[in-house]
Amino acid sequence: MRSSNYDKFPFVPVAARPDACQTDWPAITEALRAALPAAPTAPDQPLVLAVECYPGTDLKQLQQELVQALQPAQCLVADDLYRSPADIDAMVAGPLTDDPVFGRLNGLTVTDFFDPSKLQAAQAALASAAGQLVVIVGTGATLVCPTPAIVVYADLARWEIQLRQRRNEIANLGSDNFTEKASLKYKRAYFVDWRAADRLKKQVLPRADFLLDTNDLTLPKLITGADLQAGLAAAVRRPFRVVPFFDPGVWGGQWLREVCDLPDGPPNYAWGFDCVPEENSLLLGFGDARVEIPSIDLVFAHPRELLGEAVHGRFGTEFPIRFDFLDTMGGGNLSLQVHPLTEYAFDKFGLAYTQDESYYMLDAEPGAVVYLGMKEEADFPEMLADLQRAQDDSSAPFPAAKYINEFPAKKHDHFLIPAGTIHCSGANGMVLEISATPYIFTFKLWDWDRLGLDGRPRPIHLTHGAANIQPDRTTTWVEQNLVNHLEPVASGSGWREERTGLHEREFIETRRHWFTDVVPHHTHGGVQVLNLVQGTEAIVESPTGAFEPFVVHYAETFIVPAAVGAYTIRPHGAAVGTECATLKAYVRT
Ligand SMILES: O=P(O)(O)OC[C@H]1O[C@](O)(CO)[C@@H](O)[C@@H]1O
Repeated sequence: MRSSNYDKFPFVPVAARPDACQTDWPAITEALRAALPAAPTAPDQPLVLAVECYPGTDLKQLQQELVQALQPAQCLVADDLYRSPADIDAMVAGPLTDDPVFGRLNGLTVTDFFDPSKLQAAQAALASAAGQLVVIVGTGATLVCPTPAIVVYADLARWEIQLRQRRNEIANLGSDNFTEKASLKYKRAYFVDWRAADRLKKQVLPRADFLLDTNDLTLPKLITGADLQAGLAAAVRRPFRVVPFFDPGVWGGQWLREVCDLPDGPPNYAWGFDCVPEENSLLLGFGDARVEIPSIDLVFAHPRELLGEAVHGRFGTEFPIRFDFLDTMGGGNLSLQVHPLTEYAFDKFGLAYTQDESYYMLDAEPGAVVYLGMKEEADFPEMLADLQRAQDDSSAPFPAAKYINEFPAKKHDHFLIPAGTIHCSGANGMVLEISATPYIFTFKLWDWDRLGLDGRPRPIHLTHGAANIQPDRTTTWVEQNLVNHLEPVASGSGWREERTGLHEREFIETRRHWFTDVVPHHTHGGVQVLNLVQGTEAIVESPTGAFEPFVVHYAETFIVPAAVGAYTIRPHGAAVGTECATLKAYVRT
């Protein structure tokens, strides 16, 4: 049994006044009252406090606290000025499509949710409150009044939103679909709500006077916009970690529970997401208080310093590298699957780049395998017919062994999975996935004749799959190109560096360093993501003292912003005298 030193709540310390963070409603509303000017700038205008809310924020609670404490002449809720749920359902139907998992990325904005006549009427009514305090809350509050006296941005982490969706506490933006299946609410948020809200956030967050964190409804937190900016500026100049989250699944295992010290409740943990900045959070530390913001805020605020010029130029404000865990230790096989080719991902889903992947084996039990590519002699049309038959006839399970290679998987093996390659991790493996960021574009081909956690079969996408599987990726090609494609690169005193991937069709380069002493690293102007894949503890340092030494533990993923430049890593604590290893990923430019 391994004892855990995995930090589940990493944070970026921010140098600020000890009382920078207000941590209850009375203190929060008092800080807002104190910040309000005595009168509006123009005498014929109201004094507006706008709370721009990320979708999923508890508006009732917010409204109640603000009204009770500030006693405004009016309190408007932006969502009341939206078009009807039926109109909005019709508006999003095109981009959402009928598919249970995939939609199409689109250009909808929060403005599109408003009913123009309701909005106009509300804005006219605002004029009648000249000289008085008006509070506006909701997604689009700053569209109702574009020039408020005070702007508060109430942000919310995507994981918290997903949990609220699962508990039927929230509906999608402008919808009343509280009880719809959680997977459908997630899909709608992914393709519509979050995209629209992020477009508005990019405009509003930089000018927000305050940031309100209501991820924990019992412990709201408020910091000033200036302190938020100080926190973001601190994060982008040093190595940091985002806050991991973990989720059970039908094939999930027990390794994450032990190594990451996760609670007993769920039967297993399948996924651990510890570097998907689109969905993870960043904790900013103000004294003892921790303010949780979506880590994508850092990408939006500092794309050039974080990503570097070339990566920002190519990917815009997206963080293109994803690290996550897939735990099947004591669990089952993932679905046999394939991801879309680049052109298919663009044409069907509007993706700018596709879901290229790789599996780095953090651990494996004897007998573990990775399914990868087709067998030399396999007949493609016959395989598709068998996949279809397996769906139609439960007495004809798909004979995977007839068509698909099974490669033994050992600790530290690296399997490369360019889109179009049929694959899945088998049972009893612990995968660190090092991949391009998209991660919901999985065409399941065969789910081993089992039901999902909700007791229903998980959606299968054979037509999409058939259009993307590359049948020429057979045994020899896969062995030569995708399995442990290792190459020594460099070495020094107490360390050596190897290239482990990814395949040339994938834009990510991965390097593994084995070390017992100090390893010199450099970002060379591009963001880097690393994981300590061997050793209990290592320390990341700046040769010039530009950032505070940063300790990482086994299996922790950390991000080194492009702006960091030179840094070193060496064994630390109990790992001194032992051989450690990091796996580093960056975008080839
Ligand atoms: O579809 P399954 O069987 O849950 O597989 C695991 C999933 O995790 C991913 O690897 C993303 O992390 C997807 O590609 C895949 O859908």
